[in-house]
Amino acid sequence: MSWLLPSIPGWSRASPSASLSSNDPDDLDIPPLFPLPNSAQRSSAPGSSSSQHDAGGSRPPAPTFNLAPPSPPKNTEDEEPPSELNIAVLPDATPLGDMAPPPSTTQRPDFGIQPGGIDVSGSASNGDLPKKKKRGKVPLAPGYSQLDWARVTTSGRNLRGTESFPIRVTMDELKKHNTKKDAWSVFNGIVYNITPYLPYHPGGPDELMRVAGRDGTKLFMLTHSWVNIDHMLQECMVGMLVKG
Ligand code: HEM
Repeated sequence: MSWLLPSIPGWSRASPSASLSSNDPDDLDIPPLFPLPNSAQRSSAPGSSSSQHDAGGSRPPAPTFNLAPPSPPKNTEDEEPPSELNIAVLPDATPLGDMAPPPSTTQRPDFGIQPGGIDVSGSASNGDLPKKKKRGKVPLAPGYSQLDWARVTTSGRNLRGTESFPIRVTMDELKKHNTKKDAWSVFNGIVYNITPYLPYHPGGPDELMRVAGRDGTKLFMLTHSWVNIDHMLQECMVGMLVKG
């Protein structure tokens, strides 16, 4: 690190407490000036002048921490009457004088995008949101709640319907299991016997039967990706889908 030292003006090992108020040009721990010496804030602050900051490369005076300059005294005679547009009128001399006023926020702009990111431009001229698709929950028969299903899965019953486990299932084999009494489906490459779960499915057995004998991953993910299928159908697992 010693090779760095010559490039740092005012290097010394002064104590931190001394540095807080020190004007010692050799003090390392002086915090950076805020505002920076060449900032607009500093140059516009009252009493600022380049003569205060020695241009010869020596350290400027310690900051005073008087960040906000006092407001200039109000001269009510020179004041412009309030604008009828109810927007701030900037004096010509300010750097923002040519900028257009911001759009009014009293009326909501109609960009066609509604909360939730649904694009209704062209579809709903009256600003109404499109009707949300009705949830497809079906009333289940008594004794077929999710709690009842949890009981079934922990009862020790063979819910797989196969003698060995796990087995390798080809697509041709999978296709054969497409009836309510014998329904297999694939989710994320794993084959499940979905027959035992049919009467417990909150979306109804018919919805579930749509994936019988085929890969149901896409439909499942589109319907309720948050459902933990691995856990729910753990005991119904038959095996893996294989090519062939
Ligand atoms: C075997 C795999 C599946 C399991 C374990 C399963 C499980 C569930 C569960 C736990 C719910 C209740 C979700 C909730 O209330 O948030 C549900 C609802 C539903 N499921 Fe499934 N499901 C499966 C496959 C499918 C498939 C393939 C479809 C086909 C479209 C489907 C359609 C539905 C529908 C329409 C609902 C009602 C959605 C709602 O309440 O908004 N499910 N399913």
